Amino acid sequence: MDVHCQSLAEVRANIDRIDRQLVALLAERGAFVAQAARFKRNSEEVKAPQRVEQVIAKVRELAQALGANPDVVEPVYRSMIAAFIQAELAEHAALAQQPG
Ligand SMILES: O=C(O)C(=O)C[C@]1(C(=O)O)C=C[C@@H](O)C=C1
Repeated sequence: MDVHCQSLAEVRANIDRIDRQLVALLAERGAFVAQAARFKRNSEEVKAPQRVEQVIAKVRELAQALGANPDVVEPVYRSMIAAFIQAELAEHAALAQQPG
C-alpha cells in the first residue's frame, strides 16, 4: 500500500471507491451462494460447517500473503458467511416449495 493521502477527504474517497468494489463482489458472491442451495438436500448441508472452516483457513492464509490482518479478515468472513447462510437457507426453503 503506497498511497499516502493528503487529507481525510482523500482517505474517505479511497474507502468509498473500495466499498463500491466490495459490494459488487458481494453481489457476485451472493449469486453463487444462492445457486449452491440447488445442490443441497437439507439445512445441515446448507450450513456446511466443515466448508466454513476451510474457507476461514484459506482466507487467513490469503490475508498473510496479501498484507491484510488475519485477525480482522477472519471475523469479517465469519460474519459475512453467517449472513450468506441465512440467505441460502431462505433460498433453499423457497426451492423446496416449488413443484417438481
Ligand atoms: O460452499 C458452500 O457450500 C456454500 O454454500 C458457500 C458458503 C460461503 O458463503 O462460503 C455458504 C454457506 C456454507 O455455510 C458454506 C460456505
